[in-house]
Amino acid sequence: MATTANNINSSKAKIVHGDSGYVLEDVPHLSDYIFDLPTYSNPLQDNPAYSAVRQYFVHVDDSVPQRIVVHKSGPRGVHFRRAGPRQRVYFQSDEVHACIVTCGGLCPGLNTVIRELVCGLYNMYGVKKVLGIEGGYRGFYSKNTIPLTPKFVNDIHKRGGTVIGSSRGGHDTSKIVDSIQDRGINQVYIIGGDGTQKGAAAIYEEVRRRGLKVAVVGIPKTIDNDIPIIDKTFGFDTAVEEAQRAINAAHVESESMENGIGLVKLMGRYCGFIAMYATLASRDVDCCLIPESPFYLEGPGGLYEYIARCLKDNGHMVIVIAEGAGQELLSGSLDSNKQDASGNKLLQDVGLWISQKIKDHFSKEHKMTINLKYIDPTYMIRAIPSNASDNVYCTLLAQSAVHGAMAGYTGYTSGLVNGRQTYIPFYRITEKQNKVGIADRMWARLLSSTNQPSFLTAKDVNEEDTTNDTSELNNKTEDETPNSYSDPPQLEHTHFKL
Ligand SMILES: Nc1ncnc2c1ncn2[C@@H]1O[C@H](COP(=O)(O)OP(=O)(O)OP(=O)(O)O)[C@@H](O)[C@H]1O
Ligand SMILES: O=P(O)(O)OC[C@H]1O[C@](O)(CO)[C@@H](O)[C@@H]1O
Ligand SMILES: [Mg+2]
Repeated sequence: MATTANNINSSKAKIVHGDSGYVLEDVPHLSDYIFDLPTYSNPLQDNPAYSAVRQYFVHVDDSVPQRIVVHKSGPRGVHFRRAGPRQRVYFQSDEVHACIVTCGGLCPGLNTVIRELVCGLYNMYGVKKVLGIEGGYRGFYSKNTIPLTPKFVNDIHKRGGTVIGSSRGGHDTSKIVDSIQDRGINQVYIIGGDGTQKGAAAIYEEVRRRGLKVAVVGIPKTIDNDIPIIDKTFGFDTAVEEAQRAINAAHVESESMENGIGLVKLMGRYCGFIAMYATLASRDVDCCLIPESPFYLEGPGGLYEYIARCLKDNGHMVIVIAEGAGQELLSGSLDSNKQDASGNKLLQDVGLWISQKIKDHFSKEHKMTINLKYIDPTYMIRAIPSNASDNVYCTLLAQSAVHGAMAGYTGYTSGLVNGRQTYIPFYRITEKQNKVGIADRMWARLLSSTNQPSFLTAKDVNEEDTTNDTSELNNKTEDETPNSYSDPPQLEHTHFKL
């Protein structure tokens, strides 16, 4: 019988220091707070699909650097534990009772992740009890569960949405953990965005406080791509690809009319990744507006002046705007304090607003009739099945998540860092949102591709440099300040030579 540690309430960050400035930001393990847990040999070693693979098991010391651009004299910097199967596991196959929940907005690939979690548990580890929690967090205590088998999930990856449903709001930590305990669930797979991962961290803390042998695992999901540390979220590529169809339509419409303007609004509540990548991919876009880069309409260097120039030079133009862009310009005109059930700010429709502003300006100031076509493919880019590369990505994420839980790790998000699967502690995922760095090279590439004005003065760029920690926020670009590292709260430093 395993015994529980006295310090079950202490969920301090596990930081391990090594030579030459090496830092491992490790993830919690069930054995941190439950002592004497029995271990078992990993059933994968008898699995014909894996037994032939040399070095199939991940070495206990394998870790992945957060930053791969380094200077010769710089410290080795922060690393995360490499994901993958371990030789010893902390659950027997018939002991595992797993559940899967999806929360927040839809995203291409949700069903693929569900499918691969179920198939990974069944086929790799011989687990037979997997439950789907219906309708997001609130489903733990107010809805039915759905038994998930490989047969049930067989072709769900071909469909958009999530077969187990999702919701916003309704996170009640103690009711959720009561439900986990009552049902005898011991592996919880939670798929969702920044809000969901915060909820997962709260569940992990409560599970640990109660001393339960329950692995709590997050899988990052959001088409906005606003989750820090990881290379990108699944479904993002699919969304960018689907956005091309709307941009193409906007281009065809605008090209075919005198003074044609095609305006496309894309998702991105707080960040402009979808708009930026869709613009870079398309080449038909003349102006991309994102929340991180404030813009203005009137006067020299403003949007109206740029539109007038594009129409004069080319006769038409295409504008892509992220839904969160320019909200500060609209906020005076409408009630800006509304929130959704999760507490996310409800945005004004910047697409409709800017369409009207442009039409009014050109009819009044230039006595010109503008042919403006506003295309809003908002939900179309996220309600579709994932494309081929996202499907592969979802499979790797799900399998990594399963390997970690079986190996006894908990309190982590499974994520891709510099092309390698890793386990990242929840606090690193939830501490900030990822944003486009407008002082970074990727945004500069976009500006040089569209030739649009930056709408910025040198002073704005300097301020952005100091207020926005771009070294952290832009792990997705090559423009990183190598190995800068600031300690998270509550550190437990273990000096350790590796
Ligand atoms: N700080 C928090 N603590 C606990 N639960 C939270 C927290 N923030 C959000 N949640 C819960 O997480 C779930 C999803 O949150 P939210 O609606 O913000 O979506 P998300 O996970 O951020 O995904 P996306 O932004 O891609 O739609 C909701 O059920 C919400 O109640
Ligand atoms: O209308 P819903 O379902 O709340 O979702 C809209 C939001 O979800 C997201 O896709 C992800 O957070 C945002 O870009 C968007 O504002
Ligand atoms: Mg979110």
